[in-house]
Amino acid sequence: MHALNLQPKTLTLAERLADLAVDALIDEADLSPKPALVDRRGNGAHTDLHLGLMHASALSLWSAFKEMAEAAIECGEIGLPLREAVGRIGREGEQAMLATTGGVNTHRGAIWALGLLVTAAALEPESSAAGSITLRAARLALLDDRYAPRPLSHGAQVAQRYGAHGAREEAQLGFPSVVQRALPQLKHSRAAGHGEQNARLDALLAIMTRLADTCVLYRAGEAGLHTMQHGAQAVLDAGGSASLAGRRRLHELDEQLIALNASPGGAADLLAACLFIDRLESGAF
Ligand SMILES: CC(C)(COP(=O)(O)OP(=O)(O)OC[C@H]1O[C@@H](n2cnc3c(N)ncnc32)[C@H](O)[C@@H]1O)[C@@H](O)C(=O)NCCC(=O)NCCS
Ligand SMILES: Nc1ncnc2c1ncn2[C@@H]1O[C@H](COP(=O)(O)OP(=O)(O)OP(=O)(O)O)[C@@H](O)[C@H]1O
Repeated sequence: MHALNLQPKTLTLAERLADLAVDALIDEADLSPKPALVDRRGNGAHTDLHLGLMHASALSLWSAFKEMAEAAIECGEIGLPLREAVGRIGREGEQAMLATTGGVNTHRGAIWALGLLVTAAALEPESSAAGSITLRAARLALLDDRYAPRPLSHGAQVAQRYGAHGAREEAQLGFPSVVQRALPQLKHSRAAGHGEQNARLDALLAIMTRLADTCVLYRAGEAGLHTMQHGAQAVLDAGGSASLAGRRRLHELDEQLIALNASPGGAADLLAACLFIDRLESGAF
């Protein structure tokens, strides 16, 4: 008779997907040096965020991701019942996040993106190619949740002012930033022997080159967005995060974005989405 049962617990599919989503969020937060974002070095352009808060927030979302996967398994198909179940669970997850962080928005965009992807993965676990998962996630995102509140969010204000497409449209289009930019860049930089952390930084930069990040637009307008997109492209053109010239450009971009108070939070969420899909695709799950 043992006081401790050290037998590994057999996890359910929903629990494994929730583990994977939380891992992706923690890996995103820890990745350093990210321009103007919270990372191991500091708080970037944020006064109300820090790494410990990002970790606590990520862990607080585990139950919401598990419940989304369970809802997918129970519903078994894409339709309004699943969309509305996932919307309700996402809003509850957001409350759990806010209770953990004392009201600070650490992961709103990530709940949306990873929530849809966890749901999509649970619907058909054998069909884990990036294109298939993101297509199912897009079909869910296109359904209208009758119970979703329509607040004048930062994203909504920026959409009115600049006509920018934000988190909702990115999902409805099947996460083009992830499928067309981040995942190919991640694989390219890995194949070039740049090392895992540099490959992930390059994937983040690839997202930043094109994204209409509504966090940046809200905080720093079109000038901030232009600085983000061109600066990210300059790092990649200089050889990426693994090269000395690329590192210099990355450091400049970090300083420029912090001076503009322009934090690419949407790009960070999409990097987490990329890491989640990459693990699913690699079969490490
Ligand atoms: C769709 C969401 C993200 C709201 O978007 P909106 O742009 O109106 O809000 P907000 O300004 O709060 O931005 C949300 C976050 O998205 C991220 N983001 C910003 N720009 C982008 C972009 N171009 N692409 C992807 N993500 C982005 C940022 O992290 C930002 O903080 C979401 O919060 C929502 O509607 N939730 C309702 C509950 C629900 O249905 N949940 C489903 C769970 S799967
Ligand atoms: N490592 C990270 N550092 C900072 N933000 C991140 C990081 N990872 C993800 N994010 C995303 O960035 C968003 C936070 O950005 P921001 O602080 O601009 O949001 P806000 O509360 O809407 O705006 P503000 O702080 O300007 O009032 C979150 O929704 C989160 O999903």
